[in-house]
Amino acid sequence: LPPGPPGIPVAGNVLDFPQSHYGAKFAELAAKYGDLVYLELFGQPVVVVNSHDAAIDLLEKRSVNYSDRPRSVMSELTEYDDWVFVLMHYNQKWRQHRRVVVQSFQPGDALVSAQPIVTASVHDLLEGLLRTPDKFSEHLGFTLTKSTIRLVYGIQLTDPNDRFFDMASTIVQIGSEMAVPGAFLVDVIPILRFLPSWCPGAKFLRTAEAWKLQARAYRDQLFAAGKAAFDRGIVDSLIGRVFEESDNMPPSETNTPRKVDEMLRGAAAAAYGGSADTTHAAAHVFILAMALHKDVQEKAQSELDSVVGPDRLPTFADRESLPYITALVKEVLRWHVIAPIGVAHRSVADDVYAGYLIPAGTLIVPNQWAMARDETQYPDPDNFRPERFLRNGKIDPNVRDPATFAFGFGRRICPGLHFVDMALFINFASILHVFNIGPPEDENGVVSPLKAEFAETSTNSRPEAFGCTIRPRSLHAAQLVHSLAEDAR
Ligand code: HEM
Repeated sequence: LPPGPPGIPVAGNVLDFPQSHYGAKFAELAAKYGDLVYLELFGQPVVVVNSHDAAIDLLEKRSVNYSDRPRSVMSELTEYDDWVFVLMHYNQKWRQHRRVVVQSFQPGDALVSAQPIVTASVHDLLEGLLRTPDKFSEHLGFTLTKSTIRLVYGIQLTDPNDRFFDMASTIVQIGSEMAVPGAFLVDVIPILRFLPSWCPGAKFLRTAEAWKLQARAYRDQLFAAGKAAFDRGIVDSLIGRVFEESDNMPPSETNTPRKVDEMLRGAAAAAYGGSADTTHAAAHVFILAMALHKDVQEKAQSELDSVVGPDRLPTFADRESLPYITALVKEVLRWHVIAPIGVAHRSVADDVYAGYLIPAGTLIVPNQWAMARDETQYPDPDNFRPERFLRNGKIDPNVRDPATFAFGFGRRICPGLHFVDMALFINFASILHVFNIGPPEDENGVVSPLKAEFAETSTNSRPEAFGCTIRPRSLHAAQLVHSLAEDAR
């Protein structure tokens, strides 16, 4: 077995398993034991993979063996394992769900047709930031959700109080609470699931039932609204594409309207849920980094000024000419990885790697936090420096792209990664073209110090709530946003 701390009888390495800041704490174990660290939790083998090379070797090159997900009794009780394909086992059902999401989020026609939708919501964001800059977090959340719900369901969100707005976050929140290691004893001692629900100690059964009903209701309401949008003629959505495709296919056992509905209900909710908190967190990382690094902001703005000029906003057509903004997107994803320990994979058969046995059924935890801090790739890794990705004014292909680890690995890699790249690009470019972002100020204009602090769970990490100033760069820039908003009305 790979080396690791010795552990205690029965419970194994429960005391070595971090309760927070998983990436950093696993990196400390890696400094002592090496790239692969072996832990056991009540007999469950876990291998933490701390280097990019080992993650690629196992999760990509040997993906046939490493693409399953761990079993979780809580996700069975809430039925998440049945419709949230992030948690599904590696099987035919997972393949079907994943295929429809990939189809709508891969580079090509689907994402090209998404460009005007994403651009329009960014213009609304700019107007929101002009009106109430202190509500930047709400504006960012609304803008990103508005794009995804339109792309997935064809639903047009107009109001942050819309009941659909928070549904994705709630579905994700339930998933994250279930995923906290050790939060539910039933995941360690599965037989507890057979306790009667009134029994003391069986609160988890009542919690699971409530979560199941709530998540299922949201999933179904979103799907019904998406179907209604399709019936009104919105076909360029994820569900619209699948309905059209299945209408054009000969009837078969897997293509009955009931089966298509059943699959789409889950796949669409998984895509909407997968994008909600992650993209919002990445946008916060960007605002925080800009408030802390005026020099980076000025370099980005000088690129925007020379390529885009003062009389229009950036578009996707500018992308090739904006390498610094592209580097900025990469640095945001690297400087603070949103999923520090990714999502665990599970091996299906015994394997030998680098001379070590990795037993069948091992949980493989990729330490993406450590990969982002690999000093051979990213010298001075705590520093926010987009220049690290540039050489002679172009993106340097020799520097590892953070997209090769920040979105996971192999057959399970995040299907939203290309969408994230395009959405972050246009958001960052547009915000910096119009606004200056700075540290917070009190009512007398005195600058308060701003620190980069992050809240981390086992599934994601984001900046702690922070304040900042967001002001238009010029009257002309503000007028540009107002006139676009007028045109849109
Ligand atoms: C900054 C934004 C995002 C980050 C950092 C992120 C990160 C991740 C990671 C680390 C995984 C696990 C991959 C693995 O198991 O190795 C994942 C899976 C997934 N992501 Fe994302 N994601 C983001 C945005 C999105 C978006 C926009 C979508 C919408 C399509 C999405 C949908 C999913 C789904 C459905 C899965 C499950 C894939 C599977 O199990 O086959 N994510 N994501």
